Amino acid sequence: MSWLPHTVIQPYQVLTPKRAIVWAIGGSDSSGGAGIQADIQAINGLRDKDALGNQTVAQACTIVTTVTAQNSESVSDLMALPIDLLEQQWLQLLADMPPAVIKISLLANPQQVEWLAEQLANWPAGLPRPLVIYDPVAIASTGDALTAEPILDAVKQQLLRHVDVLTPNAQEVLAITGIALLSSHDLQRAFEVFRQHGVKTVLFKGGHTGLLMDVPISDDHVIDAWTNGDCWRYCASPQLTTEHGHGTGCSFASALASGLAQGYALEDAFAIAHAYVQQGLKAAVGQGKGPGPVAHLGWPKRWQDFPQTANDLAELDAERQACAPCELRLGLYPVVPTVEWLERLLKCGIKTIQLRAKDLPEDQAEPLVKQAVLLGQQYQARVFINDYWQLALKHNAYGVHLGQEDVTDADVEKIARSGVRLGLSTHGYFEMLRAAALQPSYLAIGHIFATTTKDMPSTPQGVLKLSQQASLLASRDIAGVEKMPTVAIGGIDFERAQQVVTTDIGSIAVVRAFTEADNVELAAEQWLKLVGAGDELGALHQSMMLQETQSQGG
Ligand SMILES: Cc1ncc(COP(=O)(O)OP(=O)(O)O)c(N)n1
Ligand SMILES: Cc1ncsc1CCOP(=O)(O)O
Ligand SMILES: [Mg+2]
Repeated sequence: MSWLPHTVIQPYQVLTPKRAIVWAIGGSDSSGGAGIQADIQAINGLRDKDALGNQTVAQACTIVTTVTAQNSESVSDLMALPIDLLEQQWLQLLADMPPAVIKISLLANPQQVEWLAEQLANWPAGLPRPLVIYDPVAIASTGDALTAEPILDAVKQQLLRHVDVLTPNAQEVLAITGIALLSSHDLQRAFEVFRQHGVKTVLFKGGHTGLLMDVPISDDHVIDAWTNGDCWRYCASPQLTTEHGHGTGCSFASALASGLAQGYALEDAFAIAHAYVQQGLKAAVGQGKGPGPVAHLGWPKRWQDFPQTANDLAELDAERQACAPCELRLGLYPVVPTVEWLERLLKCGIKTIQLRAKDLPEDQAEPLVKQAVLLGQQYQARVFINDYWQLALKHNAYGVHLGQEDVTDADVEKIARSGVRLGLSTHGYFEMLRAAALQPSYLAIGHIFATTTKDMPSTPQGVLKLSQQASLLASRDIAGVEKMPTVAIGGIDFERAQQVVTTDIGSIAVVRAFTEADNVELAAEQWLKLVGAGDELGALHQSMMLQETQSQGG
């Protein structure tokens, strides 16, 4: 039986656990650029620390299957290690350092494949089952065969059923399924074949894919694609022209393993691993006569190294108009259920606020939206309307806030054309990158801590992940795009807010901090002192609001 029997692995799931140990099972590359040597560098190197000292880090352990003699030009020899030595490595680690993730790469003969399949099938009942990633290394980038004997039959019949995430490139897809990846339809067909062998999810690496004929941007972009059979996730980046890419596949799968072991949701670990390889390829240099290795530069932090992410290939090509901008720092941002709350807090000097009156029929929502817009004009404040985007446009609200699911139904182009600002919710790296492509006015990052205000399908992100994403968004101007205002939301009380303000975040949104406050006016004063009211509203916007208020006799 494989990990998570009978369940579909969801892209937003955090799949792993308490300890961030990754076992890398594969071959030694004497040239140091690929194999176990690359695995260790990527797994251990993908680490980060925030201003408060919160750390994200993983530990690589290794089970060496094969020793290869290679340099940057060729593989001259290899030796498969005997099964009892593999077994000793396995038992030593199992006794002391059980893994969160097992990342498998080079297996040199059918005996090794069978042995490994048996270990996975008989995983000790008392230990949490690790997530299994298999990078089906078949052919070295130098073109020389890496296996001592053909292993494909054993892989198909015995190993694939234990695999949670398979990471093949196009050559490996062809070798295992017989399908050449020429269009997105072929990705789907190949997945079906893998699924028949028992693989749970597949992450197709686009590096060697070349053209998907029905996807125009695949002309000059690398597109990696993941699926669980129910849905797809894509990461796309401009194709790089470098001759140095030895170890790219190993490093990608190992960075993915490292991210998963550190508690990043699958789709987030996917985007981070993609960025890790992009930054490494940009810095790769040759040391020998042939192609040099991908560089290992630690946690990716530059906007330009991160992919455009999408849930649908059509999203990757879309031309988009940017939404109207709002100030970079939105400051304290209460999210309130009624117009009465809105007015009470505006009187306290709050300048960014949201009306979140959930699930009302349109005829009940409309008068509330109207009043909220008027109050915003009266108090010269940024009033966002949650959910009712059509009403927000009809009554010319300052802004509207939408969730991930809402974006599918809402007409984002129309919102952009209207000049009404748009805030979008996100719950991790992948969603944040996808939402940023829509060019909203701000991005909300949540939920940061556990909250009772709303049932959340995702896991609290914590301060470190918030800090990483806020800093990444703040790095956008270096990449030639405008900085994006950011908002942190979810479970933030006054004490936790002290941690949140140490990040690059421009605003803190809160519900219970006010709706459950003993003394609302005092709370507003203290919060405003800590977070501020945000940047001054743009002069043009202020005068427009004033004119409207005067013409309405306000
Ligand atoms: C500032 C801010 N961030 C996130 C949310 C959540 O919005 P959404 O995901 O649409 O969920 P609901 O609020 O509609 O339940 C928000 N409202 N404001
Ligand atoms: C609406 C919403 N979206 C993400 S978390 C959240 C609720 C935040 O409420 P609180 O500040 O009371 O935890
Ligand atoms: Mg909503």
